[in-house]
Amino acid sequence: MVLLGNLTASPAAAVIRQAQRADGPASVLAIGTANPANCVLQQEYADYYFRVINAEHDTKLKSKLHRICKSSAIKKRYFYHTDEMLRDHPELIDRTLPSLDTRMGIATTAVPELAAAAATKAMAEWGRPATDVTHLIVGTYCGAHMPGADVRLASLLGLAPSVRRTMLYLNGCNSGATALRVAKDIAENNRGARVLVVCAELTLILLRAPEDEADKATLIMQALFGDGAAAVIVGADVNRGSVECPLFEMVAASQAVIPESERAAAGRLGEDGLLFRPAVEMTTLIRENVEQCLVEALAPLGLSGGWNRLFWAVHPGGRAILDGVEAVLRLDSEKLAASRHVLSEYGNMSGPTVIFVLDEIRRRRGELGVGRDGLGVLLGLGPGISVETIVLHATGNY
Ligand SMILES: CC(C)(COP(=O)(O)OP(=O)(O)OC[C@H]1O[C@@H](n2cnc3c(N)ncnc32)[C@H](O)[C@@H]1OP(=O)(O)O)[C@@H](O)C(=O)NCCC(=O)NCCSC(=O)CC(=O)O
Repeated sequence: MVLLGNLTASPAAAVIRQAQRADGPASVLAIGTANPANCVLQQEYADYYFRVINAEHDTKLKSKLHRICKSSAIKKRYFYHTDEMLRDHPELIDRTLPSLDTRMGIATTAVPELAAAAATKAMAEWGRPATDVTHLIVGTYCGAHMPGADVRLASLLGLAPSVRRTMLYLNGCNSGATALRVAKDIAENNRGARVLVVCAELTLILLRAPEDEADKATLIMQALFGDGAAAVIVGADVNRGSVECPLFEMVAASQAVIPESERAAAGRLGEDGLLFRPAVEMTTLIRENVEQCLVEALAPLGLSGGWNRLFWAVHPGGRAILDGVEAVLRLDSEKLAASRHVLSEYGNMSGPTVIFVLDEIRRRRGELGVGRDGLGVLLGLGPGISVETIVLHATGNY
């Protein structure tokens, strides 16, 4: 018997526990992304939106939305909802009518299908059979079903019935980073684990008309958010000669909440769908606190300061958020090029967005400021205000 303080552990138990752990760090082994087919150009969005909400006469609000769209640094966004769907379901637009059932009904199949499209691409790149996935983590703000989107997704992908599932509902825009942090812990604590992480979001759950003339928060949401899904395979201890190829080693992961910021990004699911309102102060709170959060996460690793030595995959919550992070960390302009590119091409897709950014970084490694030591930070931001920090090492295997 081995005495550990007042605990007693048998050597046999210690050996069994040790044998369950991976030797190496978790790594990102493959990435896949997907978007629905319906694409709306940002310069046409104000016309599109006021047409589908039957408010073309409201020229004052329409020109305000047009101005916000123009300064959003977004070129286009993708949506699952179509004109026909909105015509068939006036309750999706008229905020006096209950619409949760309609939104949830559509999400029941649409979310797992979009998730499956991204996951199929990640699994094709990974190169191993679907039944080798041991764990599944699914994140979405679009719905709250039992059983969850994870069960339907596992069936669409042909995962084994023994796959160990974790569902993350309503985590908001940090859900991509949160899911990756949980996947890292699973992969490092379960030898041989291969974790499929999938985040899928549809703005159908939060589409609505403005409440009144003063409702700028609704306009901001409608101007920024888009639909998309992203998937990652995470695993440790890749065998020599295996088809698997580590893209990024996951060096460390942490989460912090900005003090007294609870109301800055608040949402709730109600009869009228998901009402989410990022406050005007959200941008300022992030700008004033993000460096301290990063110092606390990175200093114990000997990595704080000198932010330009690192590459950056920052959640592009909005143009002003990226501007604030860039300014406060004094980042060279190319450091947030991947985040700005994803914002421009897809808008803010919530949880999946930061995974799209990671995908962009591995595609354009040379241009995007991945330094010689290959270290970087994936920064997730969401309600809380939560700051998720994952330190990555780009392996160069692309
Ligand atoms: C939307 C913008 C591109 C617009 O930029 P502009 O330069 O045009 O102008 P601006 O910032 O002055 O905003 C235009 C008008 O909208 C108002 N306004 C801005 N943000 C607002 C908000 N959150 N709620 C209510 N009103 C808001 C301004 O006061 C102004 O009003 P007036 O015209 O009357 O003066 C930028 O503000 C931006 O990127 N903001 C950050 C968006 C954000 O919070 N993203 C986080 C989403 S949540 C997320 O990613 C994570 C999560 O929490 O899950």
